[in-house]
Amino acid sequence: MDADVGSSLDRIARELEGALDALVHADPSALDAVADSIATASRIFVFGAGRSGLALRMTAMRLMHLGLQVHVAGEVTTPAITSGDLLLTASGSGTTGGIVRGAEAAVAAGARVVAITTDPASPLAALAVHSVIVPAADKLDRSGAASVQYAGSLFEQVVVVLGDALFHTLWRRSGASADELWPRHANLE
Ligand SMILES: O=C([C@H](O)CO)[C@H](O)[C@H](O)COP(=O)(O)O
Repeated sequence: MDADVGSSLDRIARELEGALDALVHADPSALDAVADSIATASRIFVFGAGRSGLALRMTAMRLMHLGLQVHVAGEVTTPAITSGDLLLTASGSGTTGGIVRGAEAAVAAGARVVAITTDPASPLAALAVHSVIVPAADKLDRSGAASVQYAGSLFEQVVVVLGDALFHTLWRRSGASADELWPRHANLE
């Protein structure tokens, strides 16, 4: 099954479409609340481990293109989070130690936390003002019920696309043209 790349691509595309469709129809206002939280935060910090963190780094770049102040937790230039800031986290399991501790530290500092996770009952979701619950497998789910892909792949794909949807919404709201955003793109690459 799925032993050729075309079949695998088809499978992944169908899983992703199903997960995004479910996400949109589950609670659209919750997604807009996340966009509003990003728009109104003093600064946005993103924090995720492994592939979840890589997915959030893509979103961080786009939010920077919008002109927002964005930091990636763990980078040497990342300052302290404080009141008025937003910590945008992604953790399929919602239990990854460093991310949960980071969210606890953010809350203690007076910042707000958004959690993208598969588990509404997770410790990460409990710390968040807004949780986006992704209908996907977490990395230890071997049942194949939510996804046949390896580990948390479907979750991580959704994080990338959701990040692009948040960016797209905020960009359209801003009224800025692509040409106005483009000068912020890295010129040291
Ligand atoms: O890198 C990861 C792994 O390859 C799962 O597919 C995870 O993103 C990483 O281990 C963090 O896990 P979660 O916090 O549960 O997303």
